[in-house]
Amino acid sequence: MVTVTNLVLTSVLAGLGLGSALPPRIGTTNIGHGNGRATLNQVRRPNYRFNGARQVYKTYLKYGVPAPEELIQAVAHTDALNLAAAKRDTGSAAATPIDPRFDIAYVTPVTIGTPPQTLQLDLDTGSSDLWVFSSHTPASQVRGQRIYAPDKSTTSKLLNGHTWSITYGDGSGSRGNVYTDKFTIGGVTVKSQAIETAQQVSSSFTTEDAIDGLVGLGFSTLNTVSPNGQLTFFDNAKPNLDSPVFTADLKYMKPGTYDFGFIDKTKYTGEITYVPVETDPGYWTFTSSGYGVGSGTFSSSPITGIADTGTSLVYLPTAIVTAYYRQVQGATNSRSYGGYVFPCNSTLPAFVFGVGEAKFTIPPSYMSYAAVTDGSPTCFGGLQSSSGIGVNIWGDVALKAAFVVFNGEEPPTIGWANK
Ligand SMILES: CSc1ccc(CNCCO)cc1
Repeated sequence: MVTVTNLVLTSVLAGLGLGSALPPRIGTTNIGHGNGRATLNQVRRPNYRFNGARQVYKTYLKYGVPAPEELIQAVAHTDALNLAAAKRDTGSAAATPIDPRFDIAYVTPVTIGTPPQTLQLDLDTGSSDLWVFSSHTPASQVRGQRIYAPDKSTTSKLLNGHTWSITYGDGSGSRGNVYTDKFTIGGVTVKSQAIETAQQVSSSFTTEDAIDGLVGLGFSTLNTVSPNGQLTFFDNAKPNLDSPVFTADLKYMKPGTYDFGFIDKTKYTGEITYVPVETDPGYWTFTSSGYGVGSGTFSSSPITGIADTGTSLVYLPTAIVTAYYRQVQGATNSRSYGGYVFPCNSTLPAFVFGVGEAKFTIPPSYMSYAAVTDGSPTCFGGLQSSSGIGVNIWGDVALKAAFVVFNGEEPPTIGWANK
């Protein structure tokens, strides 16, 4: 057995970045008893990542056996993987329906600033502005919402001369000025996120007291901040995420989750079907492979639309919508109620849509969205026509029937799985 002096060994190991062979440093955890005796307590190294190849390498060195080249390569390869993996974030946050009777929207707790201010925001893949009710919002327009007060945060910075203004598909809107501050969702933090503070909100936001603002998760090209557009939370967080993804697991009349940086295999069954995303102009636009009404034949016709967590219903071409409501006793397209309605006690078929070879079924319970007014015997459909909108929208009624992966790799894709 060949012995190698400590000095040579140390220099060889150090040269290979394999750490020192010297005993642990005398630190606060070790005790000198003053009588020539000392106690060395072992300490756990934070973020230590095991490197099996290195253990083998050390054994070769210990017995003075030259290590083969491929072993040295394996040590370096594993170190590189460990280094790359060391800096990754993941997070998970609840998505809770704002109304227990029907899923008009889902809110997620976020914290902003120092000390942290908690708001409940609507994560919206159909837009790309992160805006909040704030100390700048006129009191007459605030009705129970929680607000972000930048002046109460030691880490807020005004983004001088920048403003924003947004109008949504449903006619609601808001506008204001911009700060940057620390922003966290589900344990994933962006140190300097553009926070758009509302100086004006439309009446529908004022009356929606459970929503304190939105987190746009569309592509940053849609951001309305001027003169310089700002990045979304996802674009800012992405470089530090374990994987450049976020997932939506929305549920029917109960809380679901948004996950960032990882794909939770316990949240879906079977395989995830990924399809391409068209990022122009900035929505998660994908093409569905077709649809079916109830147990009827599946029509393999491409349907291009956007995956929009911030829209409650599904909006598809009129031909598909009429094919569906033809199967519903007493259904009409009501001008007064602004869409397809039917007697709440009607028997509804399921609605099936395809993504690639996969099929997703929206159950009848999701397709009866809500009574047109409290206690009315007339119900509003979860499927409506997109003819007046100009884009097909796969909103929450469809999203909550699946586990959806918003994959921010280049090029982006979207994945759908049953659950
Ligand atoms: C008034 S509650 C409300 C919630 C979300 C939004 C944004 N999404 C709509 C279409 O993307 C608008 C209004």
